[in-house]
Amino acid sequence: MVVRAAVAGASGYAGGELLRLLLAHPEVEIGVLTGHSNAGQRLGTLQPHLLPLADRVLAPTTAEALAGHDVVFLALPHGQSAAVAEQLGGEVLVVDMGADFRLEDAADWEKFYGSAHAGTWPYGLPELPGARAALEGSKRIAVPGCYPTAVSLALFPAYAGGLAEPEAVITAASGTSGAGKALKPHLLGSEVMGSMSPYGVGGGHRHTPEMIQNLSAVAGERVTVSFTPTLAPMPRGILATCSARAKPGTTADTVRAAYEKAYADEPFVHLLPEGQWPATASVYGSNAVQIQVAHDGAAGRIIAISAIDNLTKGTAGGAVQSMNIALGLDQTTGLSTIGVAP
Ligand SMILES: NC(=O)C1=CN([C@@H]2O[C@H](COP(=O)(O)OP(=O)(O)OC[C@H]3O[C@@H](n4cnc5c(N)ncnc54)[C@H](OP(=O)(O)O)[C@@H]3O)[C@@H](O)[C@H]2O)C=CC1
Ligand SMILES: CC(=O)N[C@@H](CCC(=O)OP(=O)(O)O)C(=O)O
Repeated sequence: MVVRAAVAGASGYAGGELLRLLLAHPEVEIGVLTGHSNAGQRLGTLQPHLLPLADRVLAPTTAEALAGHDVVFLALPHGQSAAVAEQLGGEVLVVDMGADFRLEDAADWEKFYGSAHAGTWPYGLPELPGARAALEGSKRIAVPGCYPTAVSLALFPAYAGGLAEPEAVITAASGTSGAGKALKPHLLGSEVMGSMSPYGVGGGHRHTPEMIQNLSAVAGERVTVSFTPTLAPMPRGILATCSARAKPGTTADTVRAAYEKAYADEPFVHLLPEGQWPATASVYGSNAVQIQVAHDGAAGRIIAISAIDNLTKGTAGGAVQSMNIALGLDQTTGLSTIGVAP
């Protein structure tokens, strides 16, 4: 199979990571690459690590430029995907790495993103119950946000196993690439290096409704989520520490069994041996997810911790995995679970 893929937003962090993965994908031929303010530039000046594509010149992001491909990836800021996607034909597989089509509830979208809701596409987190079947053969995919990926994978087995009360408390630390490439004063090296700081505290982060959507669907009841993100002085990685009150009768053994059942056949999710804890360094540049879970009997809580690379499993790797499923390829094609150390 030769899959011709175009990438809109090739100058950004998510687009760059996607191209790194697509270069190693045996079935993909890389077609048109587009940018916005950088249209007309050589990719080599913007993504110098992508040597084989250095002489490619970015086209402007228009439906005309993106036409004629089997797959179009949209790695654009929130709210920019819908207008492009609606001009692409129904026969083209469109994979949106932005947020435009992730949420089912239009009111949630309007509250957190402040614009009209564009719609809902099959959700690109294949490990969630029911998600893989919806992706098979689909021509539209909404790639999850990076925090919801880490949090949903850490917690859904506790809800699938009926072990957790419908209230989750989450803190997650993210590397700075999660905020994209555009210049932001709070992301200057001198502000970030040697410091950790929270943001979006008190229910204000736009990924909160996405986490609620995912966990509530598994739990079969509305799960409340108190989410506190923090910025960590590292380029990549998310470490999510998630906890929920345990239902009566829950034990360390029932918790372990629920997680072993959920992840027995998932090639990207490593439920670590007991006593070993997830670390962002272990999944750097890989599509792997590390998970560990504990039952804190004294506090009556389940604690689940996950580590992902926000740019790989948290966006570009998740996009390729879901594309593979949609096209009928093995989900692991072109993706690695091998990290970079030290
Ligand atoms: N970074 C991450 O960890 C994750 C990112 N994502 C999502 O991926 C998408 C891209 O994010 P990221 O790569 O981090 O962001 P960047 O800021 O690094 O890149 C944004 C890209 O979009 C282009 N762009 C900017 N403004 C417009 C516009 N008005 N119309 C069309 N294109 C535009 C830019 O082009 P140019 O540079 O030429 O102006 C650039 O290619 C976002 O929706 C983000 O939510 C999802 C999960 C994780
Ligand atoms: C560190 C940092 O700023 N992270 C980003 C999350 C990026 C991401 O995955 O989200 P979207 O795809 O929804 O943009 C943030 O908190 O806004």
